[in-house]
Amino acid sequence: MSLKPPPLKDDCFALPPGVDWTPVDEALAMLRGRLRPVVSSEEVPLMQGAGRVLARDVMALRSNPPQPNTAVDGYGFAASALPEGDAVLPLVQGRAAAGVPFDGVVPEGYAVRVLTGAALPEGVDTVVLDEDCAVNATHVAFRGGVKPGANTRRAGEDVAAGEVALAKGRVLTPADLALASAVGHGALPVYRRLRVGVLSTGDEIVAPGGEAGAGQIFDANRPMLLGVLERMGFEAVDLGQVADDRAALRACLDGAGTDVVLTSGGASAGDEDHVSALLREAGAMAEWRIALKPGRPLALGMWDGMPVFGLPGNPVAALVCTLIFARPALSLMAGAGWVEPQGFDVPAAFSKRKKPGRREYLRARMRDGRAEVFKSEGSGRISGLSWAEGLVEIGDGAQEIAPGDTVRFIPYGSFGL
Ligand SMILES: Nc1nc2c(c(=O)[nH]1)N[C@H]1C(S)=C(S)[C@@H](COP(=O)(O)OP(=O)(O)OC[C@H]3O[C@@H](n4cnc5c(N)ncnc54)[C@H](O)[C@@H]3O)O[C@H]1N2
Ligand code: MOO
Repeated sequence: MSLKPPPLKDDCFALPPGVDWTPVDEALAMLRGRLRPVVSSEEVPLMQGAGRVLARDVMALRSNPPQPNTAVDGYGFAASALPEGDAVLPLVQGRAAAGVPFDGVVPEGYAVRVLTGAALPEGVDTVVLDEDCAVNATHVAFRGGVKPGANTRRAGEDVAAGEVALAKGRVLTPADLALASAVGHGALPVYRRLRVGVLSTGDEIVAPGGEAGAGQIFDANRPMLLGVLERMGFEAVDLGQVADDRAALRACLDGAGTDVVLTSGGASAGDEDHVSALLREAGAMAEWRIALKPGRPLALGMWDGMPVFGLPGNPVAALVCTLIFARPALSLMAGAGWVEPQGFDVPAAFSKRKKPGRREYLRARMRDGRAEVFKSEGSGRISGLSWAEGLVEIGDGAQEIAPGDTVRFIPYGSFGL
């Protein structure tokens, strides 16, 4: 028998005969269509709401501002009683300060001392700035031309009572907490945080800081993925590591107690790729070969109703798959809906020629208004992930990029990092 070798391609992205690669957008659409929110809701004190997902629309219980008030320190009066040209108005006794309103009515033709944030006293609809005034014990004088309503804020001009201030599904930012408090809330309805387990697989993996023998490597993926999930607002659960052993892997998934698990390593179809083999056994939702670099093998399965993302072991591929696939999926499961990262079209500071048929993500950062990319595309070069401040996305078609050409830069921040 003669064993005939196939032609040498030395390109692990070359399409094996008869194998269809799933384009990134198609894989994303499938994922989006198959997952559902899985979290119940609860109420948290507003002060602890940052990063949580709103479980209901939040209505304004009160307007912001709640009453008409002055935006500056100065003097208030009724614009209708101003003379033509320069004004010299008699002052009433007393003043209006934030939280300490003026007690009384300001008669037409009079002015009253007002401080920033004070409710406008009855009879006042316009304020002139301190800096524009000359004042003595009894009068205030200022030039003509002050516009009616100047330097005042209308009640509800920001948000009116009864309006939706924050919509269900929103991931609460610090600014959202300011708004929710301003419109009268002290507690907020949020979803329970999605519990996401992180598991590293492989005989060669040693826990950070452990004893590594020859041929062993320290676990880079687990600390990275746990950190990524925390930053994204999920409850990250450290499931540790398991060797390339199907029974151990099975036991770990059985005992995970999480809503979803991210594993890394063993995702492709090699002799020791137990994650994909086990998920296949369990009736994998899909075992994908994605037209993506880096991050081609992605095993997706349901383990007793719990989605498992079998990420590739190479750390760069593991992170790219997490940002591109796991993040929108987890966001949907967490009640925040499907999310797409905001990218920016910027000039390239690099050259690159790319083959058609796959999407590529390059480790990148912005310098002097241009996107520069890491010196190597090696999928195990962790230092490049650390060097980078985002990714450059290069579309599925063939491309020849020269310095100055427009490319799409997605900062890590756009992925919630
Ligand atoms: N003959 C082929 N070999 C490979 C192909 C291919 O098409 N043909 N694809 C390559 C690509 S692309 C990737 S990505 C990897 C995917 O492999 P697995 O997901 O099965 O992962 P492993 O083989 O277990 O590990 C790959 C690599 O990553 C290291 N690793 C794993 N876990 C960690 C961790 N927690 N921290 C740091 N590094 C980790 C592992 O030691 C390997 O070096 O397959 C290629 N091979
Ligand atoms: O794409 Mo592998 O997924 O290069 O590291």
